[in-house]
Amino acid sequence: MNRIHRLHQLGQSLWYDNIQRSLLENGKLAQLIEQGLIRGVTSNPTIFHNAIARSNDYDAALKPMAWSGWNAEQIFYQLAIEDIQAAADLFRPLYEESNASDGYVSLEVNPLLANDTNGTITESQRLWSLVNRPNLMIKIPATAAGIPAIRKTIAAGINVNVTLIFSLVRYAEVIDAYLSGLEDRLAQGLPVDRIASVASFFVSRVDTKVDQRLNEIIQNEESNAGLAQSLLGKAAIANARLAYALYLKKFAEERFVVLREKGARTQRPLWASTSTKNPAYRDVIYVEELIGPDTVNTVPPQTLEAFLDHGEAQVKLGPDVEAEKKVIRQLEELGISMDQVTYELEVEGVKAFADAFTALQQAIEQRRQAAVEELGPLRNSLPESVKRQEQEQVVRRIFDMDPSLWTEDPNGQAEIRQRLGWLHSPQNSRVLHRDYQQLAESCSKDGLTHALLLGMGGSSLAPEVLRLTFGVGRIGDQNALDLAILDSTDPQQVLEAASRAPLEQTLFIVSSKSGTTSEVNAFFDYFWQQAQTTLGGKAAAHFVAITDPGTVLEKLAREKGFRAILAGDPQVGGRYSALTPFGLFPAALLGINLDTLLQRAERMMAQSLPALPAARNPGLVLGTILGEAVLDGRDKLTILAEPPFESFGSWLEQLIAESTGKEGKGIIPVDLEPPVAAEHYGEDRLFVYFRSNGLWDERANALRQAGHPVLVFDLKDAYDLGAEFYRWEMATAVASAILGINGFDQPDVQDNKDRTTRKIEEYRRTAVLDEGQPRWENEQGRVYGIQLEGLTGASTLREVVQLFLREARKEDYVAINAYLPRNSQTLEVLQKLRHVILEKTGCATTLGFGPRFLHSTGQLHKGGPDRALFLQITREVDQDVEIPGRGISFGILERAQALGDLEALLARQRRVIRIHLTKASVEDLI
Ligand SMILES: O=C(CO)[C@@H](O)[C@H](O)[C@H](O)[C@H](O)COP(=O)(O)O
Ligand SMILES: O=C[C@H](O)COP(=O)(O)O
Repeated sequence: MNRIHRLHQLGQSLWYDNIQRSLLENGKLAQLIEQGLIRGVTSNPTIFHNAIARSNDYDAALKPMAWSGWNAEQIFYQLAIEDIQAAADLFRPLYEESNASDGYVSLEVNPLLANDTNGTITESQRLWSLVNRPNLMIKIPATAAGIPAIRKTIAAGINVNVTLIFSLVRYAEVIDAYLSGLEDRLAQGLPVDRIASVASFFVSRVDTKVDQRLNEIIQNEESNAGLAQSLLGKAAIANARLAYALYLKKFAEERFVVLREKGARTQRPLWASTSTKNPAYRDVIYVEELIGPDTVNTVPPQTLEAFLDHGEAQVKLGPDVEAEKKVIRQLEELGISMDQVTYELEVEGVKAFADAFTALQQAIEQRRQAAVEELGPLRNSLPESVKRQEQEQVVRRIFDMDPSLWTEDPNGQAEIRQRLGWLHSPQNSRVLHRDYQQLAESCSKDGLTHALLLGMGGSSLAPEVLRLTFGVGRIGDQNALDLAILDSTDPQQVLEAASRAPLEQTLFIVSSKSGTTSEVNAFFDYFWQQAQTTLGGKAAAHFVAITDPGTVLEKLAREKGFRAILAGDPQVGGRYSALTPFGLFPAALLGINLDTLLQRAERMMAQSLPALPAARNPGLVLGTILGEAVLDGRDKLTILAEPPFESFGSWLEQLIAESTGKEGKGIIPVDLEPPVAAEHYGEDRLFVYFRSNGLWDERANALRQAGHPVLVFDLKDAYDLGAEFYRWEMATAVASAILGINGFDQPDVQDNKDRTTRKIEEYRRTAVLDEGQPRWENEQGRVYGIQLEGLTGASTLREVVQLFLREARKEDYVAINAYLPRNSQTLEVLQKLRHVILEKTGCATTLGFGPRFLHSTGQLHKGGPDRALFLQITREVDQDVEIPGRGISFGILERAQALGDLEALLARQRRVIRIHLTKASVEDLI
């Protein structure tokens, strides 16, 4: 039994005089409750000031509310109430178990109402119903105006913690107000048995003030110095013990006996202000000296720790208070009037809380204004739009799976009903994530050191982001598996992936939701053959499939005897599947703690539920901004992501482009664009900045000053990706609804695939790929696609590119679709090309590597707005690789995909050219 348990045995409950969001989120508060160290929580304006204004714990939650036009006070109450509710929920079991004697959390009324009886009554009722927890206590100050408010509030059936009590006279009034409130209830035939109240008697501040006077006497009045010296540090405890005696007396009187028979509880004294202020005194003095039955002591963290370490628990309170009366008498003899002291303390106490409240409002106001600045030109329209989402109950309808939010088409509606499972993925995945972790551990134990994921789009992008953000961690005492991703049919890239995957030590993850994706099938054929050749009968133990139940891939994996088959959630579409096995198993292989990742996602989910106001929902407000920005002409969502989050944009790109890019509408994600000076950007931009260390703060400021909206999302560590996945999925669903788009299908992707299939069939028949007639050619390369004015006069590929760029119109974007190996060399030169294009045309630029982008931005290219120039680049392959059993090579597959892509764009009258590099390199285009 520890010291605090002993204290409790003597009848005193220790409450925690502290609240802070991080304590709620990191499990510290839950732990303190579980260990039986604290039995309640008190908060006050100073505590909230410290919690909110002196930390960044609340900033992320504050932003959407600020963007939605809420003022500082609204924001404060939302944040405070959330904390109070969360704490109350943690204490709920204790509250029930202790038959409602402990487990309370206190929230104080606005201290600026301390002298306003009616204002306090109304505010108490407002807070009580907003928090809506039976184990809440509303704190009301024991001012003259507070006393009648306490009576009324008790009479209304609300638990009250009466705060700021210093004097015995006031304390008697407090007891009377409590008893009167209970009597009022009885008179109305209402029950009194579940009403709880405590009277917070402030302790240490009495010593601070009295000791100051005593010290003046010691200094200036020689004759009284001895007595004054003997009284130092005595007043506060004496005053509190006298209060306890009063409590014993009052609650033994007939008046209370009547109430007790009806089930009423006593109003326990609660010792507040009990941390030691004078370092010369024992640091647990205001706990040790005030122990007795039916009391509470609320202590700040340092006092809790001190008592746990060396506090002595003995009863020190009782009816015999002669010594205490003597202390007060002696103080009076020295001219120190306790009436005066306690009066001053009450006035100062009220002021200190009011000041803290005002300072807190100011701190929130500053952060609110800074957040609003981020919206730039969108700031005025946003509050109305968020209100509209609230009125139209968008979040409720999303959770109710109401497809009419997105489309009237019955087929579309039927599909949407099968595609909203991601809303619950953070919780649903909790059931299975230990299996993924165990499987990862078994792979590691069996000596597998590498993993190669074979997948496209929704099945590969989240794993890639996780790999690049987290790096390779640990599984137990081993290095986790070094995961690589193959999502390209470019033969060079296939070979590079193969060279980085030593077969004896590699786990292959065949990842396809549908189980029919042609690239993935080709990768499997290739690596299965390689594994068979080298590993023979042991090959299957090196393969895991992730696929939805019942797919051909599942069947194949079963037939071949794969090491494991992980089932996807058929209610979740590919691009929304990051928090299902498609993202989570690769994460486990990397040694990522799935519990923590899912916890962050769950926290975001909890903020996204319909019960919360729209303005508090991070995904809803973000989605509203994205949607409204498009309607305002800012459809180029430009992603700035600081290390280590640079790769996050590639996942976002797919989610946003494939969800919104259809029916001639869409948001155009612009990822990893080379930076240029702020004035080069058009008014079609909305920037989002994923901030980790503030490396690009200056850049963000310059953009903001140039009039662009720049939303900032602070990420504290890689695990925040869990939350971001969820936030952006919700935002995308909301933005799609605002744009009137079905965000869950990809109607234009199939066309590309069909055209590719036809090309391959023809190739199999004729051994030739039909590339059509070039519109221009020389020994450097050939040009296909739309007719360009003046093309015949061009003498170099560079000139062809220049001619093509002349087609650019204001607010177009230029998409470079490169069917090239994705490695640092090509990336560098293509980024250079982007830079030149951006400076020359002022248009946003995007870069996609084929065929990877076909599973990402490909839908937007075909289905989105006709505001793009597509520059497709293909090349002659140096070293091709056969796909076993398919009668084609990866090189042919890649080229067929490019041709299918080109045809699909041309069929939609898009402005596209294909530059096929024969002798030339990408450098020659710049
Ligand atoms: O809730 C209560 C009392 O119910 C407490 O939070 C109370 O306000 C605090 O103990 C005091 O404000 C702390 O005062 P001090 O230690 O700063 O003098
Ligand atoms: O985004 C999804 C990709 O198109 C791949 O689909 P899949 O998981 O069915 O292979």
